Amino acid sequence: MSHKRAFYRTGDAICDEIIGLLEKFANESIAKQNKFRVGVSGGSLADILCEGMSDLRSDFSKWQIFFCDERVVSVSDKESTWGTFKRNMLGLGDVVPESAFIPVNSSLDVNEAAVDYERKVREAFGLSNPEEIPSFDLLILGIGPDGHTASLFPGHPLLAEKNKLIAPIEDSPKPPPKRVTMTLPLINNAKVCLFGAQGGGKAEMLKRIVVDRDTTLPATLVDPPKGELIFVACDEAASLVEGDPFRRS
Ligand SMILES: O=C1O[C@H](COP(=O)(O)O)[C@@H](O)[C@H](O)[C@H]1O
Repeated sequence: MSHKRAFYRTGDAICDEIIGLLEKFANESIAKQNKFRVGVSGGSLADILCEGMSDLRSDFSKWQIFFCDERVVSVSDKESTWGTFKRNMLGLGDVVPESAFIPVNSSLDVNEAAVDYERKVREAFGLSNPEEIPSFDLLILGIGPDGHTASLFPGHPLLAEKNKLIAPIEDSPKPPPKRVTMTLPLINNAKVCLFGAQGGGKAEMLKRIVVDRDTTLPATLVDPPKGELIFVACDEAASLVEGDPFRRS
């Protein structure tokens, strides 16, 4: 279990809280180490980030934005997470420069795309020792209807991956089937893992993750031993969670 865990309930929407925390962690990292390395997710979280990031105040020249997972499809495909950010955020007042993003090269075969992305991650952290695992300042993660997070799915052999930081997956149960994803060793070495849950559709899974601690669910396996674990949930998503599930009695 991670030492620092927090659960925030936010009323109707999670966007303001997620953006507030993103701004806080970014500006703290920049003050401390003059850079901020964050991983973002697709699906509902990508839409929330695109909506809120223009309100965020930070020195984006110090940001490096990676992808916790990506669907290996053309950038113009609506399933592409990088494509979603490009279409919905870049150009809107040029708040975040395109150069801040480090996208997966989806023109490569899925196996090559994973190797290439792992190289980019290692390069960004200046790690020459292949044994060393980078420590992201923040990973923003979603919760799928089956408890998946990034592209780590229940019962999938990738949950046992120990060596790769970024892995290919060719049989994702949720389409599209070909994806690349951060693995648990990389995710769990982050300084902060922040889950966002918006809407009643997340209620049952959120309870199984934060109350039952159901370890068949990939999202429950995210618990950085040296980092912080934070859940931000709207009232509907948190409707099956009583009080603060992390309060020490
Ligand atoms: O396929 C994916 O699903 C999860 C959850 O998405 P959501 O729309 O149900 O919030 C997402 O976090 C992941 O990045 C994505 O590739």
